[in-house]
Amino acid sequence: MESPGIDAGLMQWLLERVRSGASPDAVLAAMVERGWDAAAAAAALETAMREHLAEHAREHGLPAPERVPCPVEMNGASVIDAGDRRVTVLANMLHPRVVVFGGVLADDECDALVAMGRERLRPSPVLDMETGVDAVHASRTSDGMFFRRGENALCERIERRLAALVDWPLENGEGLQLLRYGPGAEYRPHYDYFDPARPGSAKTLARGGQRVASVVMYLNTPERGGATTFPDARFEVAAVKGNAVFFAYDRPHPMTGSLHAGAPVVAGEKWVATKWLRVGRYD
Ligand SMILES: O=C(O)CCC(=O)C(=O)O
Ligand SMILES: [Fe+2]
Repeated sequence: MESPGIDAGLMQWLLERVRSGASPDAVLAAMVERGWDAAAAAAALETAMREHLAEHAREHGLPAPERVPCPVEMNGASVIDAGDRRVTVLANMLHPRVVVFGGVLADDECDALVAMGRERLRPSPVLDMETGVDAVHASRTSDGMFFRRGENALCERIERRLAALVDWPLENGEGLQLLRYGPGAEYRPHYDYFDPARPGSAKTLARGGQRVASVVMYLNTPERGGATTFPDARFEVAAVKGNAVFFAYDRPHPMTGSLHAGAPVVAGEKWVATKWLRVGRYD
């Protein structure tokens, strides 16, 4: 793959440096020293990195990585301006890619989402990736419903806020999903991406492409249990009203470590709103 302005010689030079483990900053500095404009150097390096990753994926029989939202850098800001609200960063992990946010929603916004959706709840289905049919399954014992994107002023406000928070186009988001877990209910370990090799995924993939990230917002604080768990990382996020967990997966593969679950609610109930982000426009 070549981009305008990057010839084969330069690509090779960049790839050699990337493969030898030089830091992006060091490569950029070397390019600027050779007379490159900083922005053009960064663009060329990004192209080289992309080619390097695609080649690695081909060699290992893996799906090629997609761009994913990157809400915060490591050791970056502790507070993010999400447009109409300042959100705190409580934890930030690179692998699996997980960010825990504090105060994404106000208490009254959580209560309003629950009030608006509760009459429309139905047993949550699981997509059968062989047949493409949604069906109720023992692995998922919550009740749920979907708001259409922009269905009402509150959904629209939250969608706008999330788009600003994770820096991802609003149009690439699915509508908010509301879930209620009663005592003992859970969502067993699963991936949120669609398996491209299975025939039942084709229909949903045709609309917006692959999912690349999820944001699970906690609408109440369960009495006990109901954490969101990441078994590969032996990590869990406690469900606290108004907080949210973001996680990203750059390809539909377990190597992302994005296996996660809604652990059983031990006492009380648990309400969440989930936002899934697609790689492309979800219309
Ligand atoms: O309830 C949770 O903590 C996780 C929800 C989830 O995994 C999902 O909605 O896909
Ligand atoms: Fe999930």
